[in-house]
Amino acid sequence: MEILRKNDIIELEITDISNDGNGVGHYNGITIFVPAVAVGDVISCRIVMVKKSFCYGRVENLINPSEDRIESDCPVSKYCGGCSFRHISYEAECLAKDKFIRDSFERIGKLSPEYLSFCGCKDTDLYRNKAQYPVADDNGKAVCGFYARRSHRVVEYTRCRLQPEIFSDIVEFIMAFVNENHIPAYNEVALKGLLRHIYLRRGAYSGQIMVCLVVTDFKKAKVFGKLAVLLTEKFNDIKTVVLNENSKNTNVILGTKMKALVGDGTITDTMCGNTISISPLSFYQVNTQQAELLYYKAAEFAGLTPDSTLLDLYCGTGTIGLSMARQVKKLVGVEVIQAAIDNANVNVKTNGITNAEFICGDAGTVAKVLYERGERPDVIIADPARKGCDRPSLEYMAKMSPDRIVMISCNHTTAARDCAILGELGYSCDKVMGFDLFPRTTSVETLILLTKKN
Ligand SMILES: C[S@@+](CC[C@H](N)C(=O)[O-])C[C@H]1O[C@@H](n2cnc3c(N)ncnc32)[C@H](O)[C@@H]1O
Repeated sequence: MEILRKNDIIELEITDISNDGNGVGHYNGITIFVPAVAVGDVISCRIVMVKKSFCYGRVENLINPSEDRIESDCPVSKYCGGCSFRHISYEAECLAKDKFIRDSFERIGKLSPEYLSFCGCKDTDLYRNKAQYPVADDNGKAVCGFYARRSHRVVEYTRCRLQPEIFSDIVEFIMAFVNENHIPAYNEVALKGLLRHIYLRRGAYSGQIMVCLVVTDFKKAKVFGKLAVLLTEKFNDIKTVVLNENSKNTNVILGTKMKALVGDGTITDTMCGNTISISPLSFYQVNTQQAELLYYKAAEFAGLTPDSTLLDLYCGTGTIGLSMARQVKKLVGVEVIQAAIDNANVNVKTNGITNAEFICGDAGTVAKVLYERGERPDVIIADPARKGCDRPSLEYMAKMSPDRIVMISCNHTTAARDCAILGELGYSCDKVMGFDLFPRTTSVETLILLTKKN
């Protein structure tokens, strides 16, 4: 077998796209991953990194472009780590994402469910209700934008096509204030400076905006009181301005301490007809309209009746359970973040729902408590974070013996693993459907129906 070396140039046909958005080609039995290519491209490829069983390459020359290719409509998509799919048609992107999901269920889960048609998104731009902009020091000037691909170098650019245009105006206003007042940006190498991130949220229906400034030290952040007032004077839709303190040397954006400068630290939005209160620390799907389609389909999978009891594990602010509460006898939600549970308890009252209980705690630990107190839900919804469910959660879900488990996951690889474990615990993986909540990026949501085996 011919061995490839760094800087070798080879002709390569791209035959697939991997989960992380890289194109895949094969050369004499060696797999080669290449960024920013399309299935069907024939390229002249420079080998840039040689690993034991695969290589990384980059396009030296496009010999024969794929029919999936389109012209990127973003001036920074080549450098930004956000969009991996601006150079291919949205149809090709949906096909790739659907294949990611099927591959995970077949290869990792060894499962053969029925695959329902992939649900693409009507709007592929301006769909996000949330943005987090890193702030950095650039030779004494505070700059704000996005991290360059696979790095923590901040590129100054705020006009992201995925986010509402008003976000750029707000960020530019904040950065002008920061530089006029010589507020030091955080330097993550020297571990110095004050302002780390600007984090914005906007209710897709309500239009209400939350501004959250992540700082290293509340005590040094008094100047932001003046900024908060100026922001609300300039932008009518800003309902709350909050500080978040994060003094740790970490990639995690938010710390745990919050301080409201304007408003009560929350905004409200509508999700599936319910009014939802949202705090900075609470999870809330970034693409509201597409999340609604996902949750409505989840309700269909759940097959609820007026006698059903429903357990919503990893419930966040309660959005999913509350969207189904009126169809069931009883709803129990479980979530580990107290701020999200506080929101859920407000949401229950605001929406006049009287049959719901929300519990703050780890899903597995609370599932065990619920099992021991004799709870036997008819349906369990599980919508875990990227790492999926842990073993105790899956075991106690199965022990409670629901007729149906509806899983929602933003990580099809851990979802496939968890469905395989649930298979060992007596559940068959019947239906799988992909939902694109994140056009132009590699992320995708998966909805799964598992039913109790006879
Ligand atoms: C993908 S979000 C889903 C939230 C909610 N279902 C929604 O759609 O808005 C996952 C949620 O799981 C919560 N979470 C993470 N680890 C947890 C754990 N061990 N136990 C309970 N909840 C957890 C997170 O805080 C987050 O709110």
